[in-house]
Amino acid sequence: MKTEDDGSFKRAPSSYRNVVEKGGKHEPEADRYHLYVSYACPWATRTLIVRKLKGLENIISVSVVSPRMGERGWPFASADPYPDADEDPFNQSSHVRDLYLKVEPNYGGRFTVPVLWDKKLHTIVNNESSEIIRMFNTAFNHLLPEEKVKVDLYPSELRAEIDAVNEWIYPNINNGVYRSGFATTQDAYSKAVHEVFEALDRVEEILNGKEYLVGDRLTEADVRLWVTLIRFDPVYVGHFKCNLRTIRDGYPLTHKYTQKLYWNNDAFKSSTNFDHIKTHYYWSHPMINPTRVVPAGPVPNILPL
Ligand SMILES: N[C@@H](CCC(=O)N[C@@H](CS)C(=O)NCC(=O)O)C(=O)O
Repeated sequence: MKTEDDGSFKRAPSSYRNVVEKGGKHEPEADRYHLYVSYACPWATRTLIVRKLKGLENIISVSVVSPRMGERGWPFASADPYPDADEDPFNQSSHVRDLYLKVEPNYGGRFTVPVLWDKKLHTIVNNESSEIIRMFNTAFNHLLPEEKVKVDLYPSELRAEIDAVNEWIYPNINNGVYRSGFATTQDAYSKAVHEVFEALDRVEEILNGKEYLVGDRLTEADVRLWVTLIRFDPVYVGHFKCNLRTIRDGYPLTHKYTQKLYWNNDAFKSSTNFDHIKTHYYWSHPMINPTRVVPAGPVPNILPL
């Protein structure tokens, strides 16, 4: 993890930006694509949630990496056995980096998850979660039952509003917590942490009298926000120093929204593994937590409704 000269953290853009589409290089077909994810990673969790919401479990297979991201990056279970972590069934990689280097031996970017892998062409289609979830939303519809085709997380009439919400939630909340946690100067931290909480205040206002962020239905804007909210009290409050308030004590409406999606919608609950989440963050950033000790609380990780 590198920071800028002023101590602030900037996330590098993703490298693979191809699409699954009819008539394209990557045709939408059953059992052709594989998703490499970490349960710890909020960006990867977006793709897991949308895969479930769209009923793509039998169409797109998944492997989960081990949560302890060390010097060689994300390991598979073959390199670092861990409960609920998998080996790589298609490439027998020991680490996620091996996938990238298999495709491009001189690859110079970051070895990130999620990775959408094409099993037929043996290559990476895309490693940008915001684009992967858009593909999952529509590209495989011809293979799905009517009730799953109808699940539309980016409906045309709400697109402008969804884009507008994503535009400030991404820098100030999703990536804002990282900007707070990875800052290496007081100024960079102060700026980032206040931006996180101002944006959370704004979310709390939006949820006043409303069930979802945009319109009156679940959209990708909710998926994108929620992956950060569910990690907030267990990890970001402590590890990333986002401790002006907790969600459970400081944001009653946002808290209820987080709980309801977790407890009432299995796509959210089954994509969440608090052990992987907590172990990953507290173990993988020794510059922030050199002892790698994982704290016990909060208990519980998410309160019952
Ligand atoms: N823009 C990417 C970001 C993915 C990302 O940063 N993933 C992190 C884990 S949360 C990662 O794999 N980091 C490994 C590294 O930077 O070496 C996306 O949204 O898909």
